[in-house]
Amino acid sequence: MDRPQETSAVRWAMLEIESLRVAMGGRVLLDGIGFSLRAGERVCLLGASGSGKSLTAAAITGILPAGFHSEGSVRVAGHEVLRQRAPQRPKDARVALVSQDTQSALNPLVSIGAQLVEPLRRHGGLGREAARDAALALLRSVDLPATPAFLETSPADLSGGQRQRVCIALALACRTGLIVADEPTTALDLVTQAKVLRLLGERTGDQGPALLLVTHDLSAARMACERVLVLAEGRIVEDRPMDDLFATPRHDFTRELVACALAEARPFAPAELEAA
Ligand SMILES: Nc1ncnc2c1ncn2[C@@H]1O[C@H](COP(=O)(O)OP(=O)(O)OP(=O)(O)O)[C@@H](O)[C@H]1O
Repeated sequence: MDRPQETSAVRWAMLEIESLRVAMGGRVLLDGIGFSLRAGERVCLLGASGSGKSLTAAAITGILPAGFHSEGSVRVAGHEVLRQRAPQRPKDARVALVSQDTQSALNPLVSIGAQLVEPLRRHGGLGREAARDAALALLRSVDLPATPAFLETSPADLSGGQRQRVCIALALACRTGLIVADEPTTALDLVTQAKVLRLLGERTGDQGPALLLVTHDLSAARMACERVLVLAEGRIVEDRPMDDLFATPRHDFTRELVACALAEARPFAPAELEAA
């Protein structure tokens, strides 16, 4: 998407959240959430199970389930979207979602090619042949075979890691300025996780869409993001550059996470990554 001209001092905000509060049946689940993402920034939303990560992601992507009461402000590319469902949002305020459940995200009855071509035609305005060429280019960009035979493949014939790469390609095909990835690698083995996270980091950022990576795994976050928001009991308790967070974690939860991440740290050998 086109970005307004940026000055060197101030970069345009892709996502701005202020005083976000979400409640269900009188129970406040998110309170006073506020943060913003610059165009092309890669940020991780980190928190323990039940801290409110998925609800925050749902408020941003426009899929909060019925029955939740929301207040505050969520602006995407300058548009207020908090109470707008995903399909009703203005074109440049759409947010692509990559989720953990690739089986549900992809239709098993429709070939990979047809699923990629559809958003390229709808959101990119491409004709049939141009969309097919763009689909092949997207497959190449996520390290999948860019061949006519692969376009005809069914999602059921792919591994979990390959399906997640297709889902990343689909998110890129929607040409949004922001991708929210909610625990995108939880279902994958450790080596495939590392490859998919690096890919997600490489395909977003300065030359692509901004990324909000939702995870409970600090080691995973470090592979794709340069800034971390820590969520605890429905509130943001830290908002720091990744390296600062590792050097001086402030919140108790963050200190525990950093200790675990450093204890587990084991660089993947290139041969392991190639083999996955
Ligand atoms: N449909 C729902 N009805 C009632 N409460 C809900 C619902 N969905 C989430 N909650 C509550 O909201 C809080 C935050 O849930 P959320 O799913 O955002 O947490 P999370 O950080 O994503 O956790 P996890 O990592 O386990 O997915 C939790 O206390 C949860 O029980």
